[in-house]
Amino acid sequence: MIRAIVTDIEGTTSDIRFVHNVLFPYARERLAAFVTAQQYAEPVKSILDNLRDEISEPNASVSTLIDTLFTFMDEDRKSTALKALQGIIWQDGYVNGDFTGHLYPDVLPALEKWKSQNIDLYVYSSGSVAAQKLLFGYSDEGDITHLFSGYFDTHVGAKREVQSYANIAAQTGIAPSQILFLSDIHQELDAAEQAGFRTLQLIRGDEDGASHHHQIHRFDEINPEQIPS
Ligand SMILES: CSCCC(=O)C(=O)COP(=O)(O)O
Ligand SMILES: [Mg+2]
Repeated sequence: MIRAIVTDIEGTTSDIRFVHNVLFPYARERLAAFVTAQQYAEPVKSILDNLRDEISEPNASVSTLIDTLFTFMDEDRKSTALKALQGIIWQDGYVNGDFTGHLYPDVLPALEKWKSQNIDLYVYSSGSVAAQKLLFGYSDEGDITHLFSGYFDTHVGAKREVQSYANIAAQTGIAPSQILFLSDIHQELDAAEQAGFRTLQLIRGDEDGASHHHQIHRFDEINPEQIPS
């Protein structure tokens, strides 16, 4: 029996093009000025210290850190510090109505149906928890954050590491075998599966021939009572 569903965002609930063509450029254009202006104020001051820890350069200047952040953006590095800064910068874009969080049309009806079936819903993304709440709080379909029981980001670990899913299961108090993880990336699903989760792969774009996970194209193909093994 599935008691909880944990969903990825990019490529799963939301179009990868929204993240890469709207969110990432918005943050990139503002990041240097934002970090320079906010470097002595919290939370940016602590985030920059966390970035110094990430790169093992305790004395790195702000200029070096900004260069590092641009390299990380070029590499799409899932750095916890970069993700925290992006999430703060995106807030203005959502609040000012520059964009809304993309949701595939099949997502909201399915989430509402599963919630009505007493299945707890969680999010796990490399984007910060604050960024996740913004995307679902200012989504194409309005504020849908009431549907989620919790949010997880890289503070529980990276998405391709088995321990991250063990941490999520421990924090929800639900056995891994009763949690279904939805993602478009088979390496993330591999890690979840090794932690004992059930898995389904969303194929929103290109096929993935290297995956052994059951593949679907839309959330309305998912019946939590009949998850293929
Ligand atoms: C919270 S929306 C932005 C997502 C993001 O920053 C990202 O890097 C995508 O990560 P995901 O784990 O959702 O593939
Ligand atoms: Mg994804």
